[in-house]
Amino acid sequence: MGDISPLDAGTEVPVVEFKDVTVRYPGKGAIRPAVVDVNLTVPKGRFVCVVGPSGCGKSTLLHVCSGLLKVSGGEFRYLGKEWRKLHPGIGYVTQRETLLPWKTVLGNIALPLKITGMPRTERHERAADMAASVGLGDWLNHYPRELSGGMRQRVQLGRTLVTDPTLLLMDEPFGALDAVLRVRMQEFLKSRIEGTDLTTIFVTHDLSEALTLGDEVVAMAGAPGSIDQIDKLEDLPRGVSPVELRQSPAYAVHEARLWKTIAGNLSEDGVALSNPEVEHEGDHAMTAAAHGRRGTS
Ligand SMILES: Nc1ncnc2c1ncn2[C@@H]1O[C@H](COP(=O)(O)OP(=O)(O)OP(=O)(O)O)[C@@H](O)[C@H]1O
Repeated sequence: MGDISPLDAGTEVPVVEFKDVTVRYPGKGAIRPAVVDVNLTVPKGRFVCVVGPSGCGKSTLLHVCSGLLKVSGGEFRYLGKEWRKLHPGIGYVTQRETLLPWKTVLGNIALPLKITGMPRTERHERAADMAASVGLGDWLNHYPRELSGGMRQRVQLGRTLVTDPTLLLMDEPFGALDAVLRVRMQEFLKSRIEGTDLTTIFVTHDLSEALTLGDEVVAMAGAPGSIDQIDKLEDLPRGVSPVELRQSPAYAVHEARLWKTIAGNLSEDGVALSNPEVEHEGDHAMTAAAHGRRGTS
């Protein structure tokens, strides 16, 4: 299983480590595990995109990273430790809009600082700086209803980044945006994160988004899900426009390989193919198929 570890993590403690992880949701309804046999190491500063069909467990991995959900088999470490509570230093952005409509841009971005008890003047200064850095410096006193979808998503991003997270978890954050806005937000996110040591795990259904943003793409498959393939993107040109990136030969190779993996693991309904080989009984459930088909690029 060591062969699927995507990275040379060096001597620094990885931010995230999954080792032979199985996750089973609590409750009687959850008959089979959501994910099995997950191995993944994410070092500091890495941008990892996770793709895969609906139901294969992408969001489940993010819940584990945040500490919301505990593993039922194997081992999960955040910053080198197993934690009993929610993990500190997590920023979580989802597709769902969670801005408070009665608060301004400034008030929304300052909210997490208010919760930590930061004095008003200091939190407003920090929130105003953050608003400027997400391109909303002239919109401090506006309310969410007065903003476009992309601007509202930037407020959400600002509200997350203002806490200076160690690990940024993003679950289809741009899924509700139109195609043009989506590309703009990808460029924006990249420019905001590049050069920092923020570690990011970004779930998306969109392969081009994954290839544009990620240092590597993790493809999940099956239900219960497991990691099917990890594509490192070191050979992609960086610092070029998305259009140039998509015209590069290396991009086409990665896209074709990932597409083949994902399409080969879809049911006719477009969801993850169920994996009959999983042993439902134990928490160390493994899939023979998963072992056979896994690999790194
Ligand atoms: N709260 C829950 N209780 C029980 N089972 C759950 C719960 N949340 C998710 N599951 C199950 O876990 C499996 C993985 O779900 P998850 O949401 O992680 O998949 P996903 O790949 O993120 O899907 P999508 O792309 O549709 O968001 C699915 O079979 C789902 O039904």
